[in-house]
Amino acid sequence: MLSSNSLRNFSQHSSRVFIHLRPQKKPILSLALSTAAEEMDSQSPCILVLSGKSSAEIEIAKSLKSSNTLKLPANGEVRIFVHPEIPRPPSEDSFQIDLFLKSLLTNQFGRLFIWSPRLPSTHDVVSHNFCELPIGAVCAADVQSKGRGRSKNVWESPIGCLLFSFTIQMDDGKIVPLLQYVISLAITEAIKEICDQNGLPYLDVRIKWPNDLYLNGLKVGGILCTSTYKSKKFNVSAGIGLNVDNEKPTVCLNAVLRELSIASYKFTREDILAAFFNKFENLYNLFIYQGFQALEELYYKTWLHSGQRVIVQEKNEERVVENVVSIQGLTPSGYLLAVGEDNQMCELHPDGNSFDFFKGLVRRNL
Ligand SMILES: O=C(O)CCCC[C@@H]1SC[C@@H]2NC(=O)N[C@@H]21
Repeated sequence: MLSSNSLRNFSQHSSRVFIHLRPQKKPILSLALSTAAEEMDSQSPCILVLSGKSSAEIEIAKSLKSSNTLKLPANGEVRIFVHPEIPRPPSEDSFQIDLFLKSLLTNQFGRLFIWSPRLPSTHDVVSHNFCELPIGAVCAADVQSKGRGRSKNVWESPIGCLLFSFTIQMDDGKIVPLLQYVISLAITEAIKEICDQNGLPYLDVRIKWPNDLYLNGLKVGGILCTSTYKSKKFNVSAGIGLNVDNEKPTVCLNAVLRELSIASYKFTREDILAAFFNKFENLYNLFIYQGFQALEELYYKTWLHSGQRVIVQEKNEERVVENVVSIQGLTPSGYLLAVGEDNQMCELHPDGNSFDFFKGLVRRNL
């Protein structure tokens, strides 16, 4: 599924048959960015502040600074600092690196940390510098001016959103497409854990297959995974956008929490990012050593689709035939497993034409 040396979005597939679901509300974050912002970015250098959990990662940060190897696409100008050096006083909205590093308890993921007050895309930093960075390195930004969504959509990335990308390396290409499900689950589990630890009511953040996060029927986040194949390894850049604290235009975690609880607690990006990596490292190890089956039960509890009935329209020359199928789970390759009214099992693939994956699915009988 992944071609050699080409950067591919996990979720692009070809088209034939259509499925209609009830209409989905519009995703909140994928809106056009202003060209003024892009122009501003092309003139000012991009600031990257490097830091590390332990002295080993701090040494890597220093050597990345002295070798000046980190690059942006189109040779955008970069200025590198090593934390706690700072280019200018941080604003009160700035990501607090020390809070994040203090709560991070991992052995590998998140330990080399790159923060920027504003950059085009964290995904670009990670994917363009993949081979220079240790596995598990993360880049987070307060604001992105050219955030990337899946299928070449732009991803609006204002202040208040958690915006980050990190590196993963995998040997087995067959399971690479399942990685985005492990990441989705690590986000929802991290939010649950923070609720638990702070005596808060649960926020019902759910996974909309394949890689959206929904809260109260609205998109609150999304996951983008791209990969290249090099020296027999799959180099995966995983990017996550999650609306933590920006009420515009629709939904964010803190607004929903305020409706549910009188407590003054607010989710912070630093806590969520650390909790994410703490969860992800455990789930990822289970996934690698025991397979996705070890996570399936939890995944099906968290996604929106068990038993969901969808209408498949198959175009047979002149006629359009409609069939209802009911979603049962995932197939081993990560597509939707469904059963028809005739008890025929089938696999549903997105057709790659529609922003809403459920609006175009190809059916393949099993
Ligand atoms: O289209 C989607 O639903 C996935 C969007 C992923 C957006 C995140 S924000 C952080 C990272 N950097 C990017 O440019 N994109 C991802």
